[in-house]
Amino acid sequence: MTSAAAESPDLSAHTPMMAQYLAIKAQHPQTLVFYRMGDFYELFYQDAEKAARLLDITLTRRGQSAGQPVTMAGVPFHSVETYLARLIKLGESVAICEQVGDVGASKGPVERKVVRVVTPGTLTDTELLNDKSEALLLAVHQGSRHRLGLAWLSVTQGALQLAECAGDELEAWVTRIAPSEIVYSAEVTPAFEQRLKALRPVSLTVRPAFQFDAGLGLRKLMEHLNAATLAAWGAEALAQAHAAASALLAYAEHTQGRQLSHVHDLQVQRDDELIALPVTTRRNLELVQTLRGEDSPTLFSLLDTCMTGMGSRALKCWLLEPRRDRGQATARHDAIAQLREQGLFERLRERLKGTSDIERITARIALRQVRPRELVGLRQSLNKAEQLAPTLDGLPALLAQVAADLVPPPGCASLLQQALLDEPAALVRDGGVIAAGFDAELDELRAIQDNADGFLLALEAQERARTGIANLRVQFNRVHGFYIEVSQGQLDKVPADYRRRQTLKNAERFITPELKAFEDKALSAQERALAREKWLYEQLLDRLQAHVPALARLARAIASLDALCALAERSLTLGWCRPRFMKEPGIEIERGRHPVVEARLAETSSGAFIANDTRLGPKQRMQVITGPNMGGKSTYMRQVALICLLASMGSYVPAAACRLGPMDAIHTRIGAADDLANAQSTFMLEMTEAAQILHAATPQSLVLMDEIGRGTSTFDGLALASGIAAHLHDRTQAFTLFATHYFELTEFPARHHCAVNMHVSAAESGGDVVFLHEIQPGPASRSYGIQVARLAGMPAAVVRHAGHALAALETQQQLSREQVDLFAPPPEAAAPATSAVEAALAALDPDTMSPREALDALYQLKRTGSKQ
Ligand SMILES: Nc1ncnc2c1ncn2[C@@H]1O[C@H](COP(=O)(O)OP(=O)(O)OP(=O)(O)O)[C@@H](O)[C@H]1O
Repeated sequence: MTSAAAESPDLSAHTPMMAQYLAIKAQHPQTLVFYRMGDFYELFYQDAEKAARLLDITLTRRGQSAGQPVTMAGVPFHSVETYLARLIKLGESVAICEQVGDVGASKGPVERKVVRVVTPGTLTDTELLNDKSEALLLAVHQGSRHRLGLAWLSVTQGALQLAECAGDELEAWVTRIAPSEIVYSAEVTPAFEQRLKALRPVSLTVRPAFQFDAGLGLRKLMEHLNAATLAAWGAEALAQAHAAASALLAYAEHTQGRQLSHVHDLQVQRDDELIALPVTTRRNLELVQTLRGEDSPTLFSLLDTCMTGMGSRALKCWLLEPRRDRGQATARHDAIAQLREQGLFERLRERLKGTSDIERITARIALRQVRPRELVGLRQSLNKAEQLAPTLDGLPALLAQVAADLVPPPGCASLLQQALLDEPAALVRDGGVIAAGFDAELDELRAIQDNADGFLLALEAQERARTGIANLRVQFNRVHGFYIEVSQGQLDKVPADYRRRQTLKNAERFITPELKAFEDKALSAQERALAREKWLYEQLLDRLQAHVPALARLARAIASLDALCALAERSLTLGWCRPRFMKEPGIEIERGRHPVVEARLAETSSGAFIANDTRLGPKQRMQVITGPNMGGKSTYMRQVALICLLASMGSYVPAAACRLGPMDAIHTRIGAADDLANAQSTFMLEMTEAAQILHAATPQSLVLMDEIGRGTSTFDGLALASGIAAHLHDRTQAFTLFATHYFELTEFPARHHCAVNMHVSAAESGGDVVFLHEIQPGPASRSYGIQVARLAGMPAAVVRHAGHALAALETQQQLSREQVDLFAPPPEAAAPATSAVEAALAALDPDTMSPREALDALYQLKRTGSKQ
């Protein structure tokens, strides 16, 4: 609070309006309060200063309250969405405070109330949301015995997720969930809070500790699921997660200003159910973002040809959360196979075109925030959905399930059809939303307005006939309302029931009881019609609530169908094949390609992508890959990982054939830029990531190691690389692709029977290197570094110099070559010698000693110790 407010906590010193504002602000201390005044939302004091800075809007000082000028800044209400979007992007939250009372209904300022709080994790406004990604809210509870409870949801989806994990897994879970906002208790330990703060750029919100209540959480969950136990969801014994859920729901309800009646779905996530894709893997494989932080070109941008936002969001979720159990992926492969038959997916996609975001509209119905035009979109989409289902008739498994859920809730479309105009106004407030024929009273009120002209003409004719005044006129103006005008010369004919309203120079204006009655009706008709429309709209929302669960189910079915159709389309357009899963461990790929590099080559007409085979199994778990820079090592390794991931999410894959065994994680260590923000050097980061992989990988993991050790001196790097390779081969036994520039490592397979040498081929032509991009057995013969440098435009003098230096180095190395056994196991660490005191101590048996003997022994020990 500013000095003005802080110095005068007594609100009575303030103007009534500022007192009202300060009382509201006190309830939202951490949130910017947008206080509605006419056509503006105003911010005051510190909020105004902050908003002026963040939004670059003008800060002014107006009037005085409690003896101090009031600092304020405002944004016009009609463009509030733009400002909200900017603030939310900056991680701010905004409490929207509207006028809820009638102007002039009471003395003092109009009654105002915070109707909702817009926060990064609880967005529901279509304008503020990216239609291809969810805004997720996560609550974290620091429980006992180093356990954490997690609960998260997307308010626009209404599906709650719970998990519990060990304290040190926080970062991994947060990365996977990728929330926009995290809620945590005011009573977490300072160290824990520091860890949360390090999870930038997620927005953090502190909530009172009492809201993290396991008992309350359990009750709330059971209420939402309408169940007496959570056993069916496998969620009954997750007390820490229940505590997180309690705070999550309380906060989400607080922001929406109402209960989340649409949250009916619960899922418990266990990290041993998913194939782990650590943050480094997501980044290195450019799954949803390029290394530069852009949305395209990525694997997701290549895959996502969905027709709806719902489909895109589902597809992204499939991509980032592949399951270890192959059942779901196999069902998707079956569905894609069926959709590819006779172009079924094309017909379906044609029908999906233009479908509204039923998922988000449904959430907005439940939260009573839905706008008339969204409901019209919903009605049209329900009609479309009805046409989708018959196309899927008779198909087994996953598609049959989708078809069963594609049924729109009975009566919903017709209710919307009857209730709403085809092209309603944007806001109910403006009227022009409810269709004719839906409500007799509204029709009558509208008829009064529409028929006013006819009525006036009829009245005019009637009065002319009655009075015999031929030029009598019935008219209306804003100031005087309705009147009958008679010119001066005709005044003697005016009947007795005419009452004078106004005298003009040449005429008199009158009103009659009949006209007065009409005037009252007509003037209030418009106001009453508006009020009636608002009321009818609320009634409509009430009636729609019953359809929310069925609509949510329908939305999920459309999302799945859309995502499956996109995968079918991609598989045909890009020439992908159906992968097969096998029980035995292994990765077998025939003519595999990197989908994104291949697409880029096609786009830029830079030649064809060279397909390569991969064969890893229990007897051949590691490939040591050498070859020139630019040869295609990184591309090859990434393509293997991408193919495994695509298969596991349920997609076809860019290969001629593919067979995959069980898989629990994809780990990658690929050169990245310095993480300056976290003050980690390139080498430190490299070693940290490598260490994490060595700890986490198992025989069912795929590990990509690209040029490990290059961040330090040659000897250090080589020594570390050989140690890491040996660990992965002997202990971890993960499927490993190990690309390196250290030629010494090509000797590794000779001593490690599950490793093989592979190299990317290149040929020399007239002193230049030509990359063939083919992966072939055996080690590379040379590295062509200097030729690559020449291709890169290095000055000729430098290239000459380097060539000369290289020749000298090679000669020297041959002369002094002394065989170093890089892979010999290190000698056992020498056992520390026992000291004389320790030896004497070991000889004592306290149980058999008298107190006197014990004291003597103690003195003896002291003497021995002091001699050492
Ligand atoms: N199989 C392929 N077919 C066609 N072009 C390829 C293939 N593999 C790689 N390329 C092309 O070669 C370029 C370099 O590939 P990549 O980055 O994988 O090389 P690298 O061996 O890892 O190089 P460095 O060791 O310098 O990191 C790619 O950007 C791509 O354009």
